[in-house]
Amino acid sequence: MAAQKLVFVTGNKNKLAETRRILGDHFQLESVNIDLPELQGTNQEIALEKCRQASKIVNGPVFVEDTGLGFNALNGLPGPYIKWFLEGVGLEGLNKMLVGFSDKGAAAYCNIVYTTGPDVEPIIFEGRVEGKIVDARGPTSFGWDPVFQPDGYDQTYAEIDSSIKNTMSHRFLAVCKLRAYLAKQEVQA
Ligand SMILES: O=c1nc[nH]c2c1ncn2[C@H]1C[C@H](O)[C@@H](COP(=O)(O)OP(=O)(O)OP(=O)(O)O)O1
Ligand SMILES: [Mg+2]
Repeated sequence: MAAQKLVFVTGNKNKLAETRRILGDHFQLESVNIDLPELQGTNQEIALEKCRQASKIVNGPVFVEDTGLGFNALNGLPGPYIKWFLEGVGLEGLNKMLVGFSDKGAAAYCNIVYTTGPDVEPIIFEGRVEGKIVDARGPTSFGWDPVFQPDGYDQTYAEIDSSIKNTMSHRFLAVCKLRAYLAKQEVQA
């Protein structure tokens, strides 16, 4: 079967690399490098709006994703705003935000939103991994990976080999749902 073409709008090269690896050979992933403006709102609203904007630009089938990291002690914040917190206070600052809380629990999530066109209601696929916030360990090549230790592992995302991260991460879980959905659509087409 020929590779199915898919367009992913993202300004983040690490996301693109992971998503390519998780999706595998059956998909030919094209990327459009735009850092879409992001509204404030719930995790889902932000991701859905990103997709609506992307589909207007691409004018065809497209997906986007919005990734967040929420602290249990802060009722899920920073969540979708983690990018700005990370840029503002750094990895150490993220840890300091939890000083005074015994609960260091956190959840990493990825909301992938797919649509076939600008006038079609987008569909959302969520992947979520529970874990905790720890002092930074491992390479600092991708976002908050060094401070997130998923439950069931004694390594941070940054320390875990990428071949393992890509088979258990929040992104992996979301991409699997997208892939299953697209496979079903292909059979029906
Ligand atoms: O697996 C991950 N492990 C560690 N850090 C991660 C991961 N995935 C995203 N990140 C970072 C990037 C950004 O600081 C924030 C998400 O913000 P988010 O808006 O979704 O990403 P982005 O603006 O970099 O790219 P995009 O153009 O797709 O919106 O968390
Ligand atoms: Mg973004």
